[in-house]
Amino acid sequence: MTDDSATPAIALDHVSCRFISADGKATLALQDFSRTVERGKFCAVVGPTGCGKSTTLSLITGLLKPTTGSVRVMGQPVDGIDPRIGFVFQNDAIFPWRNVIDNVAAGPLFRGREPARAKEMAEAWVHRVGLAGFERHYSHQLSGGMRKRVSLAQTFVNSPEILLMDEPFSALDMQTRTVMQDELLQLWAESGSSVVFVTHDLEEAIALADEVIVLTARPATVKKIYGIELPRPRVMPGVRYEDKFIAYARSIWDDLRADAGMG
Ligand SMILES: Nc1ncnc2c1ncn2[C@@H]1O[C@H](COP(=O)(O)OP(=O)(O)OP(=O)(O)O)[C@@H](O)[C@H]1O
Repeated sequence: MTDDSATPAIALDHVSCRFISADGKATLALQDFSRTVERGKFCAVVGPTGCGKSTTLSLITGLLKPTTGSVRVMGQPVDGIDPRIGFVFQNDAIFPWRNVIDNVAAGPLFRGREPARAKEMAEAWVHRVGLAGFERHYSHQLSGGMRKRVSLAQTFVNSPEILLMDEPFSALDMQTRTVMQDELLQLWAESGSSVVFVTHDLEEAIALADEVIVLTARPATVKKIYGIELPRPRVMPGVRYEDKFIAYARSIWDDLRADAGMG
């Protein structure tokens, strides 16, 4: 395995992905898709509904294999589930029969940590995400925002080098969502991980990312890439009122509108 820090965290090279349904119908989700994500970068992906955003994440995780082209993680071809990759999806992956600590400790245990050490790590992360006092609570006793905090602790406790997020905050109310975005930026800044963050919310994409990749309608190709030159640390929601932010939002919205046939 290469340790060359110049190697991109993720590299998709001329990737296409075709699905064949049970009735023999073919759907081309991605076509000639090429993009790299540099190490430590926060990359957001936006695009019309159904264009292939989640498919892109599945290719990086190894859940799907490209029909043509190659997908590499840290310079190596993707081959099955990679323990260096962490995920946060829209739906929480919290076991309802386990309390908060045991949910967070599950990852380190699975990775071979001693039970006492796994619990210690879980406790530290539960505190870190602001859930001190809720260690023995179960999923149904937590709010949506608290469950999302558990998801972040479950992910970051494993020190992922790559973090894939698929609309992680879309089910939250606006206020909780803003708080969670702030929280995520702080965790990411401390972790040094590379992030691919899929969202329908282009303002969320601009507020969080170093780079916003705008995809075309299906089959998805890269339509445009925006380097987001807003200083860090960024604080929500203030960053959204900056002139530069508004200019990015206007431009990306125009790109998306053209592809959604509204232009
Ligand atoms: N396993 C599958 N079998 C057949 N078709 C699939 C499969 N997975 C995805 N697709 C199709 O591929 C296309 C891209 O799906 P994908 O979920 O990647 O889009 P998306 O951009 O994430 O969508 P959304 O914005 O609605 O979340 C869609 O037309 C979808 O129906």
